[in-house]
Amino acid sequence: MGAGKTTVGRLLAATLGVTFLDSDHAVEARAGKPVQEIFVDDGEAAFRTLEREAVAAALDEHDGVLALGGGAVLDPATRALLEGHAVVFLRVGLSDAVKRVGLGAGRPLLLGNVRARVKQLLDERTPIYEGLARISVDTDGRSPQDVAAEIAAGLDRLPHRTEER
Ligand SMILES: Nc1ncnc2c1ncn2[C@@H]1O[C@H](COP(=O)(O)OP(=O)(O)O)[C@@H](O)[C@H]1O
Ligand SMILES: O=C(O)C1=C[C@@H](OP(=O)(O)O)[C@@H](O)[C@H](O)C1
Ligand SMILES: [Mg+2]
Repeated sequence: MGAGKTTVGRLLAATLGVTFLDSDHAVEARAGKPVQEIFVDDGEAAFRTLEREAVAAALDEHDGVLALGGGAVLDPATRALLEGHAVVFLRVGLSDAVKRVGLGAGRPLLLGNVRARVKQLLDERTPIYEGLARISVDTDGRSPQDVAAEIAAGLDRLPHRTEER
């Protein structure tokens, strides 16, 4: 959360001339309500089920850039589906992440003490993100445009890019 996946993903898709999809938006379309309302009305487990289905469908049907919600890769089935894809990890430090998410509006997992929650999530998840990524980009103090440009250059250097997409 606050790494810039949604923002940078959209810019990257425009740079590459491909379509953009965000898993949170796909979940919202399925549920007919915002992520925050799904958490409140139905609970996190219901959100994760919708997320797993939305990511699986997107990986099957969508051919452009897919931005994931930060918790999507906690699901082992989702991690397995991502194998062979050009997964990009946007690295963000605690300080920049907290600045970017502000009070955490629209991000239910940050309710309460935003800084403590962001720290906990970064600590728990960073090893998973590092394990999945084919490309890692530091985002602290950098503009989304700069980050998107570095990813585009990194994709160009990946071997067998078209076959493995
Ligand atoms: N590199 C960046 N530098 C500064 N602000 C950023 C950067 N990337 C994203 N942001 C801002 O941070 C907030 C969260 O970005 P978002 O793309 O929603 O992140 P994520 O999808 O990873 O949670 C947005 O307000 C966005 O404009
Ligand atoms: O980290 C998480 O578990 C979540 C991240 C959010 O997406 P972003 O990472 O795009 O903010 C969204 O999927 C939901 O609030 C849960
Ligand atoms: Mg996002």
